[in-house]
Amino acid sequence: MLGKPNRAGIIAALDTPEVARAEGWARTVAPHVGMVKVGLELFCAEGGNAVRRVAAHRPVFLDLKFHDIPNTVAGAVRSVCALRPAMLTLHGGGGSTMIAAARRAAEDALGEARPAILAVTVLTSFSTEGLAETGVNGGPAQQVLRLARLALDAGADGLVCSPHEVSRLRDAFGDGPLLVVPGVRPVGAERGDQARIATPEDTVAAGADWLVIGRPITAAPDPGAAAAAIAASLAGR
Ligand SMILES: O=C(O)c1cc(=O)[nH]c(=O)n1[C@@H]1O[C@H](COP(=O)(O)O)[C@@H](O)[C@H]1O
Repeated sequence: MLGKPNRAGIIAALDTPEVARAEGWARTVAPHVGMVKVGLELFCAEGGNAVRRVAAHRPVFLDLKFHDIPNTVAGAVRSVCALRPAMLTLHGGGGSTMIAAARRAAEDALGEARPAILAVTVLTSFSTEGLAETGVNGGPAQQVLRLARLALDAGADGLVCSPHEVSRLRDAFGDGPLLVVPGVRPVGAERGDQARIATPEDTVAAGADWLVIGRPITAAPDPGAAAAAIAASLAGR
């Protein structure tokens, strides 16, 4: 399994249905990022082919956010292990039995070469009000901590959370868990549909291992230059 990075790194989210475009982005940003992310948009359009193509440039974070009964998620994990992703996601809300089944499936498939299993806590697009609409009261921070404990106890290697919860998770769980953090916006970048955001510098200062950054890179006129500028802003941190 991929270890923790020595310094916080960038993961470029390749959100497009076109594999040629995704591969072009991967090639351009590769000198400035540690990983590339294949998510639902690209995987639903291109499947494993997309993973194989972009993996030629950087290790792949396969973000399909599994959330189903334990047997089905275990089967999905076995299937995607054939693609050798460095990390994969499932929803913490799927519960401890599901998470433990995913971890076992990854170990059975690849042993020590297995992907890191990351539990998504509360999506970064949720505000307190949006979360309450789903029946979860008390705000994102409380729910993130609850799901984090459940997921780590069940065998997850790390968590996906917003920049707002990073320092609280470090206080609660120490340096061990991988913290992978989307909702990152350089000063002046469009927020888009993200609710809980912070700058790359503040997110790293809070204790993130990986920053997941999509549109601030891929919607820029020059994605390579945008990735380079973010990487430069983090140099020495
Ligand atoms: O699991 C994720 O990566 C994820 C979790 C989450 O809570 N919020 C979130 O934005 N993401 C992903 O992170 C990326 C963020 O993209 P941008 O908002 O364009 O920077 C997208 O690919 C999302 O699917």
